[in-house]
Amino acid sequence: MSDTRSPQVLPTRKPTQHLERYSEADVPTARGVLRTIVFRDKRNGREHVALVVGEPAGLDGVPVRIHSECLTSEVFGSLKCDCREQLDRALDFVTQNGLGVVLYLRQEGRGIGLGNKIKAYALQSKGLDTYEANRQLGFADDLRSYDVAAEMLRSLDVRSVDLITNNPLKIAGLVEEGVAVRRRIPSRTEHNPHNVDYLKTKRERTGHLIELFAEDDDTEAKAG
Ligand SMILES: Nc1nc2c(ncn2[C@@H]2O[C@H](COP(=O)(O)OP(=O)(O)OP(=O)(O)O)[C@@H](O)[C@H]2O)c(=O)[nH]1
Ligand SMILES: [Zn+2]
Repeated sequence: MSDTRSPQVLPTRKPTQHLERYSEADVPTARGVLRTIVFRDKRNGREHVALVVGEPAGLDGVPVRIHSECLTSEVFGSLKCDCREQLDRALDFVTQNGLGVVLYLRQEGRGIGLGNKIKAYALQSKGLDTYEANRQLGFADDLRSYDVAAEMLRSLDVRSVDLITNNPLKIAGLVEEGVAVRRRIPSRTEHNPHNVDYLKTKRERTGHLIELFAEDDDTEAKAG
């Protein structure tokens, strides 16, 4: 099942105010109605989305997925990563649970943007891994920040989260922004011949908590 963690509530930064809560409506989907709230970043016009199920305001331990945009897998069906499946599983989880939030952040390609991600893919086809390719293009491993996610959770009045993720750096980044993370819910997906190296690289380079093979611990339930 899920890891249990003590709540981590040690904000080290002053809360930011980059977002305008711009619009919201109920959107019907095959999984049920998603309350869809759009936040605009006043610095750059980027529109981030909160998909809300149930009434998370004032609650502790709200299941939350903070998902970074991945056009190639989510729209075009690319098999090079597992982002689409992670998004699907998270939406399954919150809708079946009747309570939860999926934050969809416009941080394509870990923040380098679509065009640069495709440049990185071209380098990967010559043998570089995802992080080496980023560095060859002059980028750090991961340009994402979690101040926006923290602001959205504050706006929704979520008191603490059960975060659906495999990425320990994401938990640390959120805690740094003042979000109370009560525990982690693993985000498990299937691997395929196209994404297995990408998943292994995440596990080796940034400590993603991913069980890939039969010899790995297989007792955790899928987050979906
Ligand atoms: N720069 C770069 N970004 C990639 C690549 N493959 C996928 N991405 C992006 O990576 C982001 C997803 O981040 P991941 O590191 O896979 O996962 P995570 O969000 O940190 O961790 P989880 O919460 O466990 O999913 C998406 O924005 C993808 O577009 C790649 O080869 N290069
Ligand atoms: Zn992806």
